[in-house]
Amino acid sequence: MVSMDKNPFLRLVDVERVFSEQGRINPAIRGLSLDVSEGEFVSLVGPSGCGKSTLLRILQGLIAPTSGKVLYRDTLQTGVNPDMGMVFQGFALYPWLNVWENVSLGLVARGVDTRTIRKKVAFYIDKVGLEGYEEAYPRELSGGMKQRVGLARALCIEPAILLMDEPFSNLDALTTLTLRDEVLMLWKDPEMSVRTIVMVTHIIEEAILMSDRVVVLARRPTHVVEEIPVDLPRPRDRRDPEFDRLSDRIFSLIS
Ligand SMILES: Nc1ncnc2c1ncn2[C@@H]1O[C@H](COP(=O)(O)OP(=O)(O)OP(=O)(O)O)[C@@H](O)[C@H]1O
Repeated sequence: MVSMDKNPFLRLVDVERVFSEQGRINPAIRGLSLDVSEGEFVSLVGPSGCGKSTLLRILQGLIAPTSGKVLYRDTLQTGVNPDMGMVFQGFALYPWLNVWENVSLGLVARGVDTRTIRKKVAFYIDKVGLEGYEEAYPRELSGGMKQRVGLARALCIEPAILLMDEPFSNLDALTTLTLRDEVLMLWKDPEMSVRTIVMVTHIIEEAILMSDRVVVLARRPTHVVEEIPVDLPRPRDRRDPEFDRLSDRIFSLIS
């Protein structure tokens, strides 16, 4: 079932995206419609290679849909949405820049003045617990610290929406647990601009632990198979019987 709000915050309408590969036309996404409300944490799960990352790129405006449309605050999105920050699976840090410089990148690109950059970079480095590491280079950091840099860089531009593409899948189990909690804390932190999060994950447990709604995507060409609200109280308990019920349901839809 696909729910449609009257005044959606973020809306995809009948989105199709086709790629041409070795002279062949291959649809990656077809007939995908989805609403995201302001303040929501939505997870996208689906089979490997179904088009989850492509969907995030379409949401951000990095690539255009072949047909269909993306609406943000009731306005047709035609280019990159400046209200969105992205966190990547592989961190996407520049190895020749230190932590401070990596975090400041988005602000520099937007032509923000040096004083404001200094203030904001210090604030967000502090928020993600990287104070003292400003001069360190990515090669000197653990995976968890690299992803903290990725988070600070995304938050620094003060977006309304945070997009995360498998943000924890390159991290060890303990770091993943810590960072998941920290992302949830940042989401609820009144000092943060981000109110809405859309996360791609292939870990069903992660989707249920973190989100308000899990959107299950079909195999390529992908579309929404089902939207599953997660009404469990927070912080979520993996041992809650409802957790297993949701997990089984999502698993059966994907496999
Ligand atoms: N720039 C491109 N050119 C051609 N094909 C592409 C391009 N980007 C993505 N595709 C194809 O579109 C499909 C969806 O890719 P995408 O990376 O969005 O899937 P995914 O669900 O994020 O994958 P994974 O689960 O492996 O992370 C794949 O078959 C991929 O080969």
